[in-house]
Amino acid sequence: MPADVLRNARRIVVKVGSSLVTNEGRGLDETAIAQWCYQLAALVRGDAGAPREVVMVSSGAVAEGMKRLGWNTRPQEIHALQAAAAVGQMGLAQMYETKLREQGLGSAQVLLTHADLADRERYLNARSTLLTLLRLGVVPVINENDTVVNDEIKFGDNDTLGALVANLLEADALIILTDQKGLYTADPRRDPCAQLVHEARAGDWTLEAMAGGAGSGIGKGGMITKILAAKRAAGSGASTAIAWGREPDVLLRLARGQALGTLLVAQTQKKQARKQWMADHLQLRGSVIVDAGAAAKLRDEGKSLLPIGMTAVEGDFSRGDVIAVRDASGAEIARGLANYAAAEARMLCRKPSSAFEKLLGYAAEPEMVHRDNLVLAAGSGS
Ligand SMILES: Nc1ncnc2c1ncn2[C@@H]1O[C@H](COP(=O)(O)OP(=O)(O)O)[C@@H](O)[C@H]1O
Ligand SMILES: N[C@@H](CCC(=O)OP(=O)(O)O)C(=O)O
Repeated sequence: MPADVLRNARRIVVKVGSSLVTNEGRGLDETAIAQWCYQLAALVRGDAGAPREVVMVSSGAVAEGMKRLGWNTRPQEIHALQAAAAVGQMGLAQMYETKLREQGLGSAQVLLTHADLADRERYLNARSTLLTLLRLGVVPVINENDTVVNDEIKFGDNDTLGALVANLLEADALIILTDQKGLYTADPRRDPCAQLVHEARAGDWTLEAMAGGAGSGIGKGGMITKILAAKRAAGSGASTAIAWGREPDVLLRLARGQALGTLLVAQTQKKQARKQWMADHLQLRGSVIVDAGAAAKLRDEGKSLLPIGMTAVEGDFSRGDVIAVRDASGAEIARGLANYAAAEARMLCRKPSSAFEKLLGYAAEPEMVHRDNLVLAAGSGS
């Protein structure tokens, strides 16, 4: 069954590390990037089973920037690293844009910080934008926004970012491509007897003892960040594969269910994981009261909550906060993330989405709570 994890994955986040992207710091590896873009296009077209949605998380900005600035050694000064990232990111974006376009795919640059994803409003905005890009058939190419943060550039790694993106989009799988064949029982650069781990449970603490730091001097995280990323991705139900980025057709073969590299299998189902996440992380900030028709749509048909079915709004909440959805008697039907703040929600009660733009001065989501962000209360349906 583990092989099915990738074969059945419909939404896949692929992360590639700096050492691969920049050929160990020698400069953007055009052939390798072209190869991944070819495979991404094949995945989108459905050449490896059902069509997939793909998101690319690519490192390499600092390494490429250093090359372009003629620096041979990684500077200590944080602002110099940030400057290098800003220079290098131009090259990265340009290269992915060109190679994806050659495959007939549109691309979009998205720069994110961990703080963006911890802030509920920005979290929802990032999620809506990325989902819109996927609906448009455009491949988001994501990196850290190194200009505005410096903790990540110092310690950071894009493995964590890959996992956060997998959480954000509830991806089915995270594929981390690196310069080794997968996770070994010890760092293979140091221990020639190290054995490849083919499969394990994501979050298995014994894996952490196997991982050493980065081996290349170009990448930052090493294996430990990949193992922790797999654990984090499993929190929203995504399994992680760690594989060698230069393995021929690596993405296609993984997506066909071939055993390559290391598979770290998530133990929780996506739906269950989402419920847990909402229960653990978020406090209730308010409620909306809905009529019987809306209650039935939520309970029986698994639909989103539209403002037309809302009769009242209680409390003071912001976009991205968790609210309860209650029926006229006050019984809780569901909880979910509000797309609109309380003041706006009050204006939208009983209104069709065609009226939103006039009322608010802008047009956003037609739903008050999207069904993907909604968890039914126990005894209220599926
Ligand atoms: N147990 C392990 N198995 C495989 N690689 C390991 C292990 N422990 C440490 N490493 C090192 O991690 C490196 C990959 O991490 P890193 O250099 O950060 O790559 P990337 O840029 O792909 O994120 C490998 O080159 C290897 O030397
Ligand atoms: N965001 C930065 C640093 C990321 C980084 O070193 O990550 P990785 O190579 O994945 O361990 C960059 O693009 O250079």
